[in-house]
Amino acid sequence: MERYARSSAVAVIRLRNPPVNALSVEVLQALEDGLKKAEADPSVKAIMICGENGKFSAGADIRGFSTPKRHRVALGPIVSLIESSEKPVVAAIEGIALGGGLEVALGCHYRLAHVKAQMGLPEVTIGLLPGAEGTQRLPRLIGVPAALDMITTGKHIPATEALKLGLVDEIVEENTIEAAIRLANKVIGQPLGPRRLSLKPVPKLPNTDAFLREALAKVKKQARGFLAPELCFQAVKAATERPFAEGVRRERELFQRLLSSEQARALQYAFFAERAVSRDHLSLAPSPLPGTLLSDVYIYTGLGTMGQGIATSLVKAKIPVVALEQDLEYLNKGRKAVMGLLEREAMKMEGGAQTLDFHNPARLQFTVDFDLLSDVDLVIEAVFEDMALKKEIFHKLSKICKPGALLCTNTSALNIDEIASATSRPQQVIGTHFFSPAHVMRLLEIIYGRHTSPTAIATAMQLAKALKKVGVVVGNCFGFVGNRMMFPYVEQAVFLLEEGSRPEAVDQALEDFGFKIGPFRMSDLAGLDVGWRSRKGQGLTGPSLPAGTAARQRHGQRYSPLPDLLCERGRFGQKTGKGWYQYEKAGGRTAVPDPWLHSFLSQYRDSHGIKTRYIDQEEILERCLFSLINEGFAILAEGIASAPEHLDVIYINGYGWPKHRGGPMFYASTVGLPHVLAKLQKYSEAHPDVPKLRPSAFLKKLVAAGNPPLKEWMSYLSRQSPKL
Ligand SMILES: CCCCCCCCCCCCC[C@H](O)CC(=O)SCCNC(=O)CCNC(=O)[C@H](O)C(C)(C)COP(=O)(O)OP(=O)(O)OC[C@H]1O[C@@H](n2cnc3c(N)ncnc32)[C@H](O)[C@@H]1OP(=O)(O)O
Ligand SMILES: NC(=O)c1ccc[n+]([C@@H]2O[C@H](COP(=O)([O-])OP(=O)(O)OC[C@H]3O[C@@H](n4cnc5c(N)ncnc54)[C@H](O)[C@@H]3O)[C@@H](O)[C@H]2O)c1
Repeated sequence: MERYARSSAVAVIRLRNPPVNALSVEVLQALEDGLKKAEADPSVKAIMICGENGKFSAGADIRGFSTPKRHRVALGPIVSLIESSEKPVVAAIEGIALGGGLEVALGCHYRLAHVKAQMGLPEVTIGLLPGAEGTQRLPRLIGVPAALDMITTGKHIPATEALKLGLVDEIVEENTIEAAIRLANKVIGQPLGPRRLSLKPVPKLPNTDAFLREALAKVKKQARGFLAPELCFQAVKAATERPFAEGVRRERELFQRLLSSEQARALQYAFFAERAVSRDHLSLAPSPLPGTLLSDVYIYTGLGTMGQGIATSLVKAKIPVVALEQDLEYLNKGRKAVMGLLEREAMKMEGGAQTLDFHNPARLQFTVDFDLLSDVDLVIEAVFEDMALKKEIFHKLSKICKPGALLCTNTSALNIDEIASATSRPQQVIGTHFFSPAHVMRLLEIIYGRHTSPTAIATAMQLAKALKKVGVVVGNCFGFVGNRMMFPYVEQAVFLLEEGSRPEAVDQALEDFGFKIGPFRMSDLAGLDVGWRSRKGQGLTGPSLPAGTAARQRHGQRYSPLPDLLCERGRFGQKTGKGWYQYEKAGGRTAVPDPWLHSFLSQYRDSHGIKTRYIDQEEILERCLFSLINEGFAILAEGIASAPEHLDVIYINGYGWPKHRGGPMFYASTVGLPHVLAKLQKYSEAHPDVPKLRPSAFLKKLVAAGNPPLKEWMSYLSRQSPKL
């Protein structure tokens, strides 16, 4: 506790725990001590709580949830202590007030926020619920619908919205602390009863039951096996049904259930994994970084599906863009699409189109003139996935671009070294693999080649940060990390169809597991022709396939021609209205099981002498997921990625892996490596011609070492890439 000024009647309690003033056991103890001291001091007439360094608090220290001493201090009773104070307590909210931080503010009698502050109860995103009486106070303050929305989604809201909701009493543009002191002085002596949220009734709705029924249905639909949102709902519901103290008891019960859940552990692991992955590689940055990423001009080539999203993403980050296409027809098509995307993005933002200023040619220009690239600092190439074309473009870029310019390729699988070989500056060539839609998806897979410099890697990481994406640095191999792990997963999905399953059964199993979309619906969405072109390029199908090649064998391994057969029949997925499913029309979105496909599969099995069998959900999950995980172990052993956390961050942010399962490698650690190994051995014996089911040597080594925790896996490998 300190005084604002020597003779001030306002005691100041400052939450201090850099960088985000997380509420550790020590901070909580200090808060309690400060409150008691202020309460006991007759010269103190009011109290102001604020945070150090312009941040109120990011809430409870998440690391504390997994430490044994966690039960010694509780935040709820401290919030109650604040509220029951006989002296007015004012929260001065700067920067952030999240989770337990906001709950502390809810205990205060008055809340004043800086206009740029953000508030929220994001506990649900780490598998928890607000456990310091927030689920009981917030509905009393802002009503059930708004409270339910904040608590079940975990979204952060800006101060302006908080003011509209009644979450804060006042917002200020200048010095928040001084304004809070003024407010504290003003309210000295005023009655506190009406300011104590625990004493207020929950505002009534015209039809609470119907509202809650609908809200629960919505929460359940979105949660897909994720427990926290539903328990958040139950806690808020308790506020509508019970007196405050009983509601708090219910909140505590539900909080404890979540605290000990595997899902909370997975989400908290994912929270720290994401931050560690970004930190690792940013530390490679030389000081100062080359270029000032936000003010220099960036350009990219190709305004197709990916280029459109990449351009949108750059403009949104206020990075000037020059967009190049091969001819005017493509350029005009691309321009129209980008403008449409930007209009839509601007509508979601405060300030709209003016904020993005994308009609300004200094921010975004379109051209077919390659020479305009001579002065740019960074190029992102996103032309067709064709090695000859990429090499031709990189050769040209190498000649035209200024010496320091970084040359990035958005290839999804091709060899970075081969692309770099077409330039005179391979140290400045790097893969920046965006995910579709590029202005939405958070992942940026950053692939370094043999000659890529640490500066280039650090700059690409900086770019990811500027675009508010998660950059993950990986080594160069076919498909890199994400797609390479995806190949065996998709391969198993198709093999399962050959053996007797249906697309809808496979998709259902994986969607029930928590994937946003199953492999067949995904394939229909992305277009079956994309993979077909790639397989033709690899000589696996099409005219370059040697005559007499067995239909279901390539290079001595099992191969399924099913996707090729669909493409030969013009079934490219949503774009043609038919693929693994049928759609209402070409470009339709609603996948409906297709009787034609079912009978096609039967005929296919008959013609290849395959006996149809029933395949249960367990087998679908094990074969798809464990083959993907197995590839992950091979990737780690080869030094393509530096830790299992990197693979998990890639899968959560780029492939729709359910975050509450922590990513594929974390998931493997939770089911146990011996179990994964035993299943792979079983399936590999049943399918000896499928190499991707053969357990990786690294997995076997870890099992032999006694199934060590994920954090220790990498210590069982001797070789690590010098660049990771
Ligand atoms: C209370 C004592 C502990 C044990 C007692 C258990 C008994 C039960 C008590 C029940 C009480 C329940 C209280 C409450 O309801 C529960 C909670 O409050 S849970 C926490 C809720 N808060 C969040 O989820 C916020 C998470 N953080 C963020 O969203 C972001 O970090 C940010 C705050 C918006 C800042 O974003 P950025 O500026 O981008 O910065 P970084 O994300 O890179 O973060 C910087 C740095 O800070 C670390 N960090 C951030 N938040 C926390 C946190 N809440 N606890 C611990 N550490 C945090 C982050 O990891 C970074 O560090 P690095 O990983 O890089 O070392
Ligand atoms: N589509 C995806 O989901 C996805 C995801 C990640 C990565 N990628 C990769 O991104 C790249 C682009 O894929 P896409 O799906 O956007 O392709 P696309 O076919 O939609 O677009 C490619 C664009 O490149 C343009 N182009 C071709 N030659 C050019 C040249 N010489 N100069 C300038 N522009 C030229 C074409 O006109 C076209 O607009 C590929 O390497 C692909 O593998 C695609």
